[in-house]
Amino acid sequence: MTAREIRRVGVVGGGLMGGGFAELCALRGFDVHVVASGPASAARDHARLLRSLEKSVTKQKITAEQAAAAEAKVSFGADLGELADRDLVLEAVREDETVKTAVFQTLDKVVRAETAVLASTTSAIPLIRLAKVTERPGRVIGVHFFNPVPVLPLVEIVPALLTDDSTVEDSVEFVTTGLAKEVVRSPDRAGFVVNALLVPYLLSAIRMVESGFASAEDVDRGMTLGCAHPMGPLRLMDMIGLDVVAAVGDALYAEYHEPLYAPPPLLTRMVDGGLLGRKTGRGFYDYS
Ligand SMILES: CCCCCCCC(=O)CC(=O)SCCNC(=O)CCNC(=O)[C@H](O)C(C)(C)COP(=O)(O)OP(=O)(O)OC[C@H]1O[C@@H](n2cnc3c(N)ncnc32)[C@H](O)[C@@H]1OP(=O)(O)O
Ligand SMILES: NC(=O)C1=CN([C@@H]2O[C@H](COP(=O)(O)OP(=O)(O)OC[C@H]3O[C@@H](n4cnc5c(N)ncnc54)[C@H](O)[C@@H]3O)[C@@H](O)[C@H]2O)C=CC1
Repeated sequence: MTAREIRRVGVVGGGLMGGGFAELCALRGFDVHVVASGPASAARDHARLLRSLEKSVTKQKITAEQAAAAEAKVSFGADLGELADRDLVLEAVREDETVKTAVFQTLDKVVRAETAVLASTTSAIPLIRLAKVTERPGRVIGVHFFNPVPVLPLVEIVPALLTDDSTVEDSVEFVTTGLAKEVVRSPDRAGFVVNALLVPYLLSAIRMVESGFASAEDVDRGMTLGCAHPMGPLRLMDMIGLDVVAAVGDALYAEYHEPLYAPPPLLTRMVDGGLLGRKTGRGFYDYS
């Protein structure tokens, strides 16, 4: 069986991941519609996409014509009903199971084609729980991108227990041929392959800072200069968003009961205090 063609793509949530995905799809020539949580968010997401395309033109990564063509491919709205004609929808709202299941229930009602792929870029929520709130669990799958989406080449493909083989095939074809990314397949276990390894490392870095063992700067210098990582763990978490880091740590701890996955108190307090990293201007570092 050959993969079904995906031409019209939908995105729910135009934040860090959804926005990056929309930009990538548009640059690769797909028709993209992004649904935000409200009109004000949609306007912000649209403005961010334009800034990002402009930056790519200034850096001579793309031409002004390519940026204009990509811009013309993307539209923004605030109603999930606008995704009715999509061949694939990527859910990229915040890492909260209640919010995500509500989105999947609505997508199941509004996305017309029974053959459309309903995908989530969740980092750690079991895909089976999102699949089970729909009437078409066979078409639900995890398509987990890495941040920044336009830059990092990996996508984890995560079929749930009830995902059809054709859904896996369609998703792999879209990601590899359509978006020119590399795929790693993972079972539906919290953290998949990469985060199951990354989370203990990142949370251990917080514990080092929390206990006074080393400063954030020294931990980051150690890993960039000593291990050639592109950025240290504290700066990376500021980029990911500390709310996402805490939610993913919680999900892994709930699944495995392994203390290395448990969010340290400093992380929880920072999230309580709105110190979420780059997106709020302050995390382990100050961005104001
Ligand atoms: C408990 C933990 C739980 C975690 C759970 C949530 C997380 C997940 O589920 C999965 C994840 O995504 S984990 C995070 C994975 N990401 C990384 O590890 C990023 C590591 N850092 C980097 O790759 C570079 O520092 C980076 C590319 C960011 C920046 O590179 P540089 O420092 O060299 O800076 P630039 O020279 O400005 O950029 C290099 C090239 O990348 C382009 N770029 C950067 N940011 C971009 C963005 N946001 N969108 C589009 N393009 C972007 C930049 O333009 C440049 O390209 P060239 O000009 O062609 O070189
Ligand atoms: N931040 C990261 O580095 C990575 C995050 N992820 C996953 O991607 C997902 C999104 O994360 P981020 O982009 O970081 O979050 P974010 O907070 O940057 O973006 C979430 C967006 O969804 C919007 N939103 C919330 N509820 C909505 C609704 N009901 N309808 C429409 N839009 C809604 C918010 O307004 C926001 O713009 C999460 O599941 C996260 O685990 C996956 C890989 C990396």
